[in-house]
Amino acid sequence: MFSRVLLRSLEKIFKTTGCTKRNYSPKISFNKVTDSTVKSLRDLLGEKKVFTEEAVREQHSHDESYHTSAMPDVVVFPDSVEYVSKVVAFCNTNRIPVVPYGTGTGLEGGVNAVQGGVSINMKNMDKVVEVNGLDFDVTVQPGITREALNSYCRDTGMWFPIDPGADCSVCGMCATSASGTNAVKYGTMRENVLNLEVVLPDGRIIHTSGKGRRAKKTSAGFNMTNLFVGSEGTLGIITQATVKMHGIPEKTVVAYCHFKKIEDAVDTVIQIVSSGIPVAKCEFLDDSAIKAFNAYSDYHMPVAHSLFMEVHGPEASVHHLFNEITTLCISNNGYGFTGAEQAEDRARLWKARHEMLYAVNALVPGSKSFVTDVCVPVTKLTEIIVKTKQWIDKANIIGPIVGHVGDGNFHVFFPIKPGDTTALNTVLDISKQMVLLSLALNGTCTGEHGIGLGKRKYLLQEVGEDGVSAMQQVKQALDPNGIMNPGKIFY
Ligand SMILES: Cc1cc2c(cc1C)N(C[C@H](O)[C@H](O)[C@H](O)COP(=O)(O)OP(=O)(O)OC[C@H]1O[C@@H](n3cnc4c(N)ncnc43)[C@H](O)[C@@H]1O)c1[nH]c(=O)[nH]c(=O)c1N2
Ligand SMILES: CC(C)C(=O)C(=O)O
Ligand SMILES: [Mn+2]
Repeated sequence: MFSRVLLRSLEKIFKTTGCTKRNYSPKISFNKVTDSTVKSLRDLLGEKKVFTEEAVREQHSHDESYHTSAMPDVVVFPDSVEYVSKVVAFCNTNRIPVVPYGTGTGLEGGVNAVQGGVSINMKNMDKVVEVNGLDFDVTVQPGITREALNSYCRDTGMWFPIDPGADCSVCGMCATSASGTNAVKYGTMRENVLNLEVVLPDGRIIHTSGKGRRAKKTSAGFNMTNLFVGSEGTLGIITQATVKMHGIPEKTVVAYCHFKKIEDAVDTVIQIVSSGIPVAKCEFLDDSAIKAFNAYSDYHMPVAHSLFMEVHGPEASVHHLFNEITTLCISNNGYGFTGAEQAEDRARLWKARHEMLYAVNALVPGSKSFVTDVCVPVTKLTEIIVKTKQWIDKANIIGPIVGHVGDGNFHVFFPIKPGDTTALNTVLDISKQMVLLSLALNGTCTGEHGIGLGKRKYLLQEVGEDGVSAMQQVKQALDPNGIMNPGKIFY
């Protein structure tokens, strides 16, 4: 009831101020990419690193989201920071849009070239530059993927725990401030990046914490590193990242448990988190998600709301934590509590969890999922998840709920067939209700996927007019010609 009143008053304020429609970006006109532009890029980079073929441009026109594709005019594959700098400076002088491209696994249309221009694919810069085992940090080039980094470091006793389901590039993850299942214990990209090398829109190359610096803490001036984490390619191109690594835990145990009532499952999470039990993963899948999970990954779990959890640490403490979690689940009417210690069992479970997007798409052949991504203070989770489930049921639409609930973050996957505008409108409406309720509960419109194209309308509501205009002033100062990933974050 309380939230409904808040929702109404929020909507009224937005309506009367016209906030959602307000356009903060000055209209910028760009120059067209011509044959002579392509020739200049080839002169800068060499023949073999510049592509205008339709198949290559199409591949760079979209990510994994439902957003309409938009092709760049040309795609380049630089292999050094100097080349990135030359291309960006050239585009700046010639007023041509630049769209950074990692692996294209984003979920808010971040790589879609809505104004055309030059897509810069970072995959040829994929080396590990430096490993500091005793300090637990590594420095990498932008195109290396998180799985490649972990393979490289396997023998060092260290791992990089941030794990979006996709095997995306580490600097794409910096750009979207990604997280995943381990953030509840290890934090998101924001807490794990120590330094970034960035090519600014005018071609200057900076190191956000100073060249070569990798101190675990600093009070030296503005936090420029975190300005670029989550900047979605709108302020510059990240060409190198120094990130924190973590010790591979001595012992890891996974557990899952089922619940008849959604409230019981989510209340258990709130109790686990509020009582300070240091879970490493704490994931929720509702009954509908479990149905998709079973079918896609050949599991036979009861079709019920479920929690998947994992604890890390020394042997004795892991068993103690496991017992504490068991007790809380059972006291909230959980059943079928199962634990697994074997690496293969754990890997199989988390692989299946990471593939939920494809499991849900498989429920409706030919569909692509529209994915929501709100995050609230953990104590507000039951209220928003219960409400979301009611909205989905009322709309009589397929919408499995899955979440990194230990952080208060969850998604609904809505599989939609191309051209089904009725379904899309229903889903847009539910997504809007979820965002408004999340904001009313002091949460955010995106916990980990970013603003991109899909959440622009909510940014203003989240941070306010002065908040957005301060962000725009930063953008204007660093990118006065607006060449960097135009149309993203801001209208
Ligand atoms: C199956 C599955 C599962 C998940 C996810 C995706 C998929 C397909 N994701 C989302 C996704 O993996 C995440 O957004 C990645 O961080 C994007 O990395 P890419 O390298 O693919 O960037 P991609 O190429 O998609 O680009 C994303 C944005 O970053 C910019 N960018 C890329 N590289 C850049 C660079 N070097 N410098 C500056 N800007 C750059 C782009 O311009 C764009 O705006 C996710 N996410 C998450 O947080 N948690 C999760 O649980 C999941 N789960
Ligand atoms: C694929 C998406 C929605 C994701 O972030 C997840 O599975 O956690
Ligand atoms: Mn996620």
